[in-house]
Amino acid sequence: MNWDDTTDATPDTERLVGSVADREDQAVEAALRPKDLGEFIGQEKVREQLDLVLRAARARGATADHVLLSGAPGLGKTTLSMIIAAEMGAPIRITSGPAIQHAGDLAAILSSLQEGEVLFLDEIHRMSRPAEEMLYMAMEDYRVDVIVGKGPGATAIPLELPPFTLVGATTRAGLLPPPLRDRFGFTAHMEFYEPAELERVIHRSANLLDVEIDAQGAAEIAGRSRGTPRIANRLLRRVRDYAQVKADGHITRDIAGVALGVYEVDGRGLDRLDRAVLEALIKLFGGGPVGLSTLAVAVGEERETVEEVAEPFLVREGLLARTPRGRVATPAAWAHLGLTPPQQIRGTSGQQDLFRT
Ligand SMILES: Nc1ncnc2c1ncn2[C@@H]1O[C@H](COP(=O)(O)OP(=O)(O)OP(=O)(O)O)[C@@H](O)[C@H]1O
Repeated sequence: MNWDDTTDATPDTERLVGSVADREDQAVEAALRPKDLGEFIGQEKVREQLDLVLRAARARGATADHVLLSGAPGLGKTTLSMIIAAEMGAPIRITSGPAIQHAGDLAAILSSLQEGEVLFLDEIHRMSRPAEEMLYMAMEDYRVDVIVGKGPGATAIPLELPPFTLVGATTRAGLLPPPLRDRFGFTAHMEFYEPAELERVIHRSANLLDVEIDAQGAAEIAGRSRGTPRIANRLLRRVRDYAQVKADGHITRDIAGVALGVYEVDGRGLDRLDRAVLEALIKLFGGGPVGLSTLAVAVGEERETVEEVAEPFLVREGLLARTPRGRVATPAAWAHLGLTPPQQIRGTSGQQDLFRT
């Protein structure tokens, strides 16, 4: 397997509850990845459909159709691509959109693939335009035109490729141009995981890491993992450290709760930044509406950090609403901070007025 490492350090990678892989995640994740579809937890529909696609291809002795996986970071797209290769008995090559800036970069990868190989292209929406156009032909006809020379003297040399399976992954399927989207035979959207599924992920990982954990301990970590297996595994490792240093190594509900309190991850998975945003919104601006820039200044962060790092989870959790007049804390946000919202936010008519979009 080849791995082009293109992971950028973003504000998200510095957070314990960030969903993008940090260096430590990259080092340990290989050991924790499920190896086949049977081991892969949750995503029932995706698993069932993919199982059919792969079985049918195997029965025909053919290369599997191209697969597009969409969903937030850390939900298992890389893991599934490796499972696809394993189920097809094929090798896998891993790269990403930002690593392919020139069509020539892509031609070099495609021309070195073996027959039936799986090419995993992470962040496929971030590929350059010329590379994307080369990919259309490669996906459809297993052929690329390599341009030799420059200007009027340039010539296109056709190059046959062996049949391969492209597995594209994206956090934003809507950003893919339709001609690219249409060339995938199977598209799957990965959802956030239910707490019960994350508990299974945690028990499985604890087993592999040789960590003792009881059912309540796993439930406590699952409830703070923001629907994301990567975060569940990371929180498990931090709780394990605490249990080893401060107790007998066994993880219970109390140990998990206290350990994650030390790391400022609260019962619902919010961290210091998330709570700072809600607190500023409520305590300084009476719950809003307030403009994003003002809110960012109030918490001492960049506008982009508040918008891209903190807000998506707060919106998903129903704690913050984006309205045309600005950001608004919902009644659930007041309750989460142990505060009582004023009457006009609690009352249905006032609430409807605030949240009208
Ligand atoms: N369904 C699952 N069952 C068990 N573990 C899982 C599952 N999905 C993901 N994981 C675990 O979560 C970690 C992150 O998964 P993975 O790297 O596949 O996510 P990803 O969606 O590819 O993220 P990114 O978009 O950042 O590349 C892996 O170590 C894997 O062990």
